[in-house]
Amino acid sequence: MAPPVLTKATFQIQNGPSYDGYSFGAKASVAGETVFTTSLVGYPESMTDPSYKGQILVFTQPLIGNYGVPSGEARDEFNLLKYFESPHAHVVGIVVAEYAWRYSHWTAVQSLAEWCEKEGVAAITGVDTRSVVQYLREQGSSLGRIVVGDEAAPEYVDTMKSHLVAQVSTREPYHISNANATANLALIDCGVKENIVRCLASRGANVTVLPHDYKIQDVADQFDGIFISNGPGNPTSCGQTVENIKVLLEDPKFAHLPIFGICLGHQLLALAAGARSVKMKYGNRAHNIPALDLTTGQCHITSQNHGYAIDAESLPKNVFKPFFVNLNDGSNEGMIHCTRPVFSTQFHPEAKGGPMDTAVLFDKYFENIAQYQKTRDSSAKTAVKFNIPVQTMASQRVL
Ligand SMILES: NC(=O)CC[C@H](N)C(=O)O
Repeated sequence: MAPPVLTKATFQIQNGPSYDGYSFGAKASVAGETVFTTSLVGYPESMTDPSYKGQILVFTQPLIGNYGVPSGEARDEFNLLKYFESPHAHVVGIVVAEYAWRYSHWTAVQSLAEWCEKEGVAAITGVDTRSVVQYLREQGSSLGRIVVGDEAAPEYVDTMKSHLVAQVSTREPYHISNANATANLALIDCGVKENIVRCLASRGANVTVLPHDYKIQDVADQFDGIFISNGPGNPTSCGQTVENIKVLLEDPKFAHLPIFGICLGHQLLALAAGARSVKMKYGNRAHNIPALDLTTGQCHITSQNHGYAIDAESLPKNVFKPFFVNLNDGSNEGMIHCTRPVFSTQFHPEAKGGPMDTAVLFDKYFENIAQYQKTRDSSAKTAVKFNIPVQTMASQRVL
């Protein structure tokens, strides 16, 4: 274990302050939307979460790196990545107050600096991240860049204008099998986190992961439930997915089909129902955000990572009602259909790394699935055909 070779670097915010520090990752200059997370742990999970595609992530936890980085190869019994949320880092850069190069953890196989270098992630240490966050909270999300050494500064780039989901969604359908499966689910992959697939597979599902724009309405009747995943960018750039979901919500033949959406999945479901999304001032990225369940009056602590939100006022009355509300800022945290087994959350019930308070929502989804299976023609239940050419191994996932 050796300290990284430090090169001078600068972190700059467009039309805002500039901070001098030292690069400890890839010796590459990068630009992207700058966002901050107040999570205390989980930097490998956050950095490999496809929802962070193209962003520069500022950590408010002052010491980052002290438990190293686990293996990106290790897989569980479903052939899903054990420690990462996808095979590669999706942030383009990270900003930390103090990089802790001495690391220790039983899962660690490399230092954060080594991993950032391999993954091409720019990393800067020595930045007063408290002042960065004060600036972002006042000015709102801003474009930023990390300039390493004497390299030419890259242009600022507003990644939210790109169709980021198309960059992270699987190109081909693939299949995660559970030998003891009791349900077959289709997952619309907008940039899914591995732990979401694990939460579904471990509760007894075979999961067929489909590209974001796959015509789900053509195959939905082959499945016991539909799941819509998290993902990066502006939900309004996912026009085709929204159109497809609209068919699921409107066609009476899908009236009993269970649907569950998380984060971007929630936003797309809401857009398909005719609601409106808004860009938040600086978003919610943390592991300790209180969300009130409006159906029970219970408050849960939730994990979140989003820059957009659904305007609860725009939810079509008598179709969807708000399910959860954020107790910090009053923003919408989910919705539930008035007559169908359809619900979604803005927060992450799969929450890796934690908290697990709302994992019970996966059980609720599986209750809906069991109910649906009872009402379905039993031949349809047992003779699921998967008329879709699917790869059988999760290792097909390359993004
Ligand atoms: N984690 C997510 O799915 C994020 C959703 C969306 N990209 C947002 O920023 O709001």
